[in-house]
Amino acid sequence: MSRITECFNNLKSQGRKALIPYVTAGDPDPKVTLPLMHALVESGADIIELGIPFSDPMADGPVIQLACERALLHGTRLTDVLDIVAEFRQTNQTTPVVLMGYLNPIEVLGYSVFAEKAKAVGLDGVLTVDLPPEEAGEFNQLMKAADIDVIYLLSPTTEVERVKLICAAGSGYVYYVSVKGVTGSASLNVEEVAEKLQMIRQHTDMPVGVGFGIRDDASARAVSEVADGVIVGSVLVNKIAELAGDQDKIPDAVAAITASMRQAMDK
Ligand SMILES: O=P(O)(O)OC[C@@H](O)[C@@H](O)c1c[nH]c2ccccc12
Repeated sequence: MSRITECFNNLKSQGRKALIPYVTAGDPDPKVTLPLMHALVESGADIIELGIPFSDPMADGPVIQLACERALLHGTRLTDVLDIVAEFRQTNQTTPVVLMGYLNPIEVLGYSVFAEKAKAVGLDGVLTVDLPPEEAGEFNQLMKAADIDVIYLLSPTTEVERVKLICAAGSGYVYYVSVKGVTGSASLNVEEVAEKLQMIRQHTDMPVGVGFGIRDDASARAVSEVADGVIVGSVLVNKIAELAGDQDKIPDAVAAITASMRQAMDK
């Protein structure tokens, strides 16, 4: 069983939901990412989504665009991100790590080299925003052979037929994008999300994570009541930006936000 599936199963047996923070690897400096990942786990994160910095992140709003720019300024590349995962695994063998990003850097490295390295460092999942399942045959096969889950996005506009296709192609969990638009969007409507999740659950037994627009304890809690996982990105990345000139403070300050969300979700 994959580390991701095991994580969701464990949570389910405790009646709890997954808290899944997103941070961009290498933001604002590669040295910060590892301590930040550990601090997130200590604060109650169940899975870590680690962004691969990319020059043209078209699904991202300004907050994560700037995070990519900061990370790229230090030359953080996909192989560096994989090295960070390897380092994380030296002391943490239980928390799943999902790489999150765009296909280009993976294509440049080569699918099979990526699959091999990803397995070697102990990566658990990968989500590529711009690889639709229709075109993911070879990629999926290589990831499957490497025991790495391929996570797909569903959005408010995804039609039932595509929901079926996407759920059949993915593994680990599916990521429901709560609002139309880019990351860091305005607040989400939990009732609409709940309705959509009901439809999605008719087509899959996989856990469903919800992201986009979760920005405080109240929204984290509300989403945790209807979803299996709560994905939080821009509010954390915003805090990283604020403290870019005082990097030692980043892990604790970001973990304080997730700790508070965790408490709200577990109440
Ligand atoms: O930033 P938000 O609104 O909290 O949403 C999470 C999101 O940032 C994270 O999952 C993510 C970062 N980059 C992405 C690109 C596409 C989809 C999702 C993402």
